[in-house]
Amino acid sequence: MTASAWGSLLAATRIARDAAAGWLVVRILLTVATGAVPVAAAWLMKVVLDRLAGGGQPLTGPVLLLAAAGVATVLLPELGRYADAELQRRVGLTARQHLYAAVARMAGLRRFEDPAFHDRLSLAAETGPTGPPEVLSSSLGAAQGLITMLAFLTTLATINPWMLLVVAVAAVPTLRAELRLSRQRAGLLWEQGHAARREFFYAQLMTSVTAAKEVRLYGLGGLFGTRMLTELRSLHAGQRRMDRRELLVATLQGLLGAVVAGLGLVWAVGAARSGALTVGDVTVFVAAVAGVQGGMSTVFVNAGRLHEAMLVFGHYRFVVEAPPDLPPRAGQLPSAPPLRQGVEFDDVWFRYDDELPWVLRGVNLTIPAGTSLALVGLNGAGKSSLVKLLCRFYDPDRGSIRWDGVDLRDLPPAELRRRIGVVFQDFMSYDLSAADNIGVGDVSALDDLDRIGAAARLAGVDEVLAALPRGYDTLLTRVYMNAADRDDPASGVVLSGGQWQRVALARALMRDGCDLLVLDEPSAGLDAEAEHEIGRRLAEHRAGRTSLLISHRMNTVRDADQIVVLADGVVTERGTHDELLAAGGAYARLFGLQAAGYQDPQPA
Ligand SMILES: Nc1ncnc2c1ncn2[C@@H]1O[C@H](COP(=O)(O)OP(=O)(O)OP(=O)(O)O)[C@@H](O)[C@H]1O
Repeated sequence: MTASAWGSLLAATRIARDAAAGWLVVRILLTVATGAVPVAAAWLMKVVLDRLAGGGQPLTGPVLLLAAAGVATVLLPELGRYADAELQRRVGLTARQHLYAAVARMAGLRRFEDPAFHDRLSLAAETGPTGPPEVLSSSLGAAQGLITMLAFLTTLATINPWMLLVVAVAAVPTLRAELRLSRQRAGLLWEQGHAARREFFYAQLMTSVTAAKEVRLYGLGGLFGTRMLTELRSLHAGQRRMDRRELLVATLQGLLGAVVAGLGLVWAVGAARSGALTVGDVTVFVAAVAGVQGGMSTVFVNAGRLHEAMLVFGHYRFVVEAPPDLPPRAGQLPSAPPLRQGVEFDDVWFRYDDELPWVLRGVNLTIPAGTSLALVGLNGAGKSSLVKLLCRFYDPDRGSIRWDGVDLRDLPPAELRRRIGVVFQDFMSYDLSAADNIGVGDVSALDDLDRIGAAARLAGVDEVLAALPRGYDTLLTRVYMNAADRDDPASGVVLSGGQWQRVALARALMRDGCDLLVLDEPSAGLDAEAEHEIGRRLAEHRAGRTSLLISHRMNTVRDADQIVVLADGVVTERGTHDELLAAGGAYARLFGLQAAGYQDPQPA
């Protein structure tokens, strides 16, 4: 085994020790017993047969022991299976816990957006938690086979050392073939990872509610179906090749085993005839040859399983053992102070990857505490990226962002985020109740229906939610409906896009006391009336508070204390609505375009 394989085995054992030390010990004891009992049974059988043939010696003891060995042979594997299943469940639970704790510890977004890391993360999430228990289970399975094999080999050595040599020589090609097979199996698993995920992706697309509209409108079912089947066929072709190799190896292995066993039997019968072996010796010899072969095959099967489990576990370890993505700097403050002066972007440069173009190229911007700032700019100007930097999902490549003069890198991300309420442009619609969908904005107030109601009122969605069949307890999804409540309309509802937008706004407003409210396109899905009404309420709410508003709807930004235009990665204009109109720059042009769009064309 390589160093990394030992590392995986040690890591899996550590998880098992923490998760279920008692069951681990039970499983190890059962492994040893299950491996040793067939050998004990063979020797007892020899004793019984020899005493029967010889006569005179007491038989009761060996017969009773033989019967006990028979019972143990039946019971031990069953107990082993039970212990294994329990160990797998417990270790799997702890492994899952460690995996998701590690995912939650990733404070930034870079890892999630790095394709190589994300690939590993998806694999770890899909199959990773089964890695540690599987590593243990297959190692113990292999150990059990090894114990049986070694014990029978010793037996063979005592009866006929030459036979030991024959069995050992016959095992060499099998061992080599099995090792090769196991490497090929592991390689196939890795090679097919991408194809398997693409196949899963197409299959999901064709059954997803979200994609159903476009799939039908554009008639994509056939295209995606064909692509899915192509992926599946290529997966099958690889598996078929592997199965054929395995069949060939198993057949050759079986034939070789039969030849060795046959030769052994011929020799043993001859030796018994000549009086060199007793009848008992022949029995134990035949059992030993079969036992060595059986043990060897158990070792090989489990070694193959172990190889696959190690591969899966490798992805798991890669994620769980990854260093922090936003490591704390020396002298980091324990918490983020309340915002008294403001937030300052100082020559901030940022790009998503070294290979990608710069998104921000030296942004200088101040959001003074207690004021509202609106950020406008064309699509792709970098407005949402700026918000993500403000939440410290990424660190700037150059320059700094300061919270009351403290660099964000000197604040714990979770503490900083506690002080910020955000409606993201691509907000989440959770398959949860209406109350939960709003309450998750402040988990400590998840059960505070008064605060949830107040946030919903401010976001203009209270009436809609209160009128739902089960009010705020109504599920905002129909995905959980089962056969029993399929006819009950109260069990789940589907909201409109604009209603969801208001729910997301209410979620951010749950952080009523937060120091900074960020609204990224909060009115994108709202009708004109709602936009006006909610805009007015939000303006009142934001008065005297620190807020950042991003919007393409110029009428919603005009009342901000300061408006900033972002273009080509830098701030190109700043001022009040009137100042920017008077300046006649990009803002004035955008405002003019939108205003003109609402007016009838002048008759010629
Ligand atoms: N996760 C990402 N990875 C790589 N590039 C990204 C990512 N997110 C955004 N970009 C790129 O960064 C640039 C700025 O995007 P951003 O979303 O910040 O613009 P925006 O001003 O908010 O645009 P819009 O008005 O369309 O919402 C775009 O060119 C976009 O393609």
